[in-house]
Amino acid sequence: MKAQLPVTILTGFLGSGKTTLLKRILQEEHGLRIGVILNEFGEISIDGELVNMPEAGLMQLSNGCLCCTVRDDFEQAARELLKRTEELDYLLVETSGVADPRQVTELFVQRAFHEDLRLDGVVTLVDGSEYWHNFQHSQTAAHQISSADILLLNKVDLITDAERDQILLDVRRYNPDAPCLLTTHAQVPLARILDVHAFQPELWDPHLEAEENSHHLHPQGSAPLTQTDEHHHSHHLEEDGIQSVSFQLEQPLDLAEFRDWLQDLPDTIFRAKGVLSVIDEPQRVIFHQVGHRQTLFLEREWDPDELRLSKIVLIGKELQRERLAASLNQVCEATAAR
Ligand SMILES: Nc1nc2c(ncn2[C@@H]2O[C@H](COP(=O)(O)OP(=O)(O)OP(=O)(O)O)[C@@H](O)[C@H]2O)c(=O)[nH]1
Repeated sequence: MKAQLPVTILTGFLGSGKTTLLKRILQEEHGLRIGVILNEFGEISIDGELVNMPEAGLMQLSNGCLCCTVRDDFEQAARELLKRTEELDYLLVETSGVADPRQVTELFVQRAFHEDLRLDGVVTLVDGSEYWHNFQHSQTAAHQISSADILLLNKVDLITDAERDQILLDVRRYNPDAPCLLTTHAQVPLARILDVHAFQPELWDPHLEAEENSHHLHPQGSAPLTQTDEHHHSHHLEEDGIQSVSFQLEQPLDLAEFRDWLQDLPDTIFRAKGVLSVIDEPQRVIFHQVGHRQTLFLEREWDPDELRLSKIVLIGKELQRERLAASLNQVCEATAAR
């Protein structure tokens, strides 16, 4: 009989460190041939560009959420990869930061390919620096924690010990049992998260889980969790009201102008990321913004035959595409006037 391919789901709210963990796993010397299904909420894939792995093992599902809007695409991608199970030892699924992992788990437990795939565990990254903020924005943040078989409280370098302890206490209200490891840049021994047989299908019951959650107290400043039901998966994006807008620009940008633009984005945008073509700079510039924290770094030189295109993805609430496009246009005009 053919052995089942183990699968680990990497989930966690927007910007919590999922791609950081994925890259670490792919770079480590473990000898495993790993296939990846990568789901991004924005219509342009940024993570796919950053992961830097052979196309053959990577399936990208952009512009939607794995647990609802691109659910069918996910099944198709999993089936495609299954045709090549002989070539793979492990499958990693990185969900979008707004996915409800219960719906993804269901795909493995109840769908036809559960004979071929074995869900090893759901690993949820929790962003220590944006913990309370994320709860304010999304009920899904709580579901991501309650669904975890293993929790990584990430970005502990950005919080005090007292803040960490408060978060740990709160996390336990949503998930009393899963081991919770403290990490910086998702540095965790892989033996703690891969092939650990953490998921227990016989204990899995999405309805029970929803009921338990409805009794939980809600954290500081957040809206109380509503009772979930069988239909919640198709509405969770609407409930949270999270949207994305993306831009692609051919004109190289002035980095200082762009940084100012990024810094001045409205508070309702809580995740921004992308690849930039910068004036007088032969290398690609990668930028991340989570909350108000910005990171920019040089990645690699543009290939001679590569189109030098800036790709910018913004995720948040009440996004005003026209206004954002107009302000970005001003960055382009300021660059041209230099
Ligand atoms: N200071 C600090 N930064 C971190 C840590 N982990 C990740 N980051 C940074 O946080 C930003 C977002 O990390 P990603 O790994 O892209 O997060 P993600 O969960 O994949 O993001 P989405 O796919 O957009 O939901 C990047 O700038 C990372 O370098 C950490 O432990 N400490």
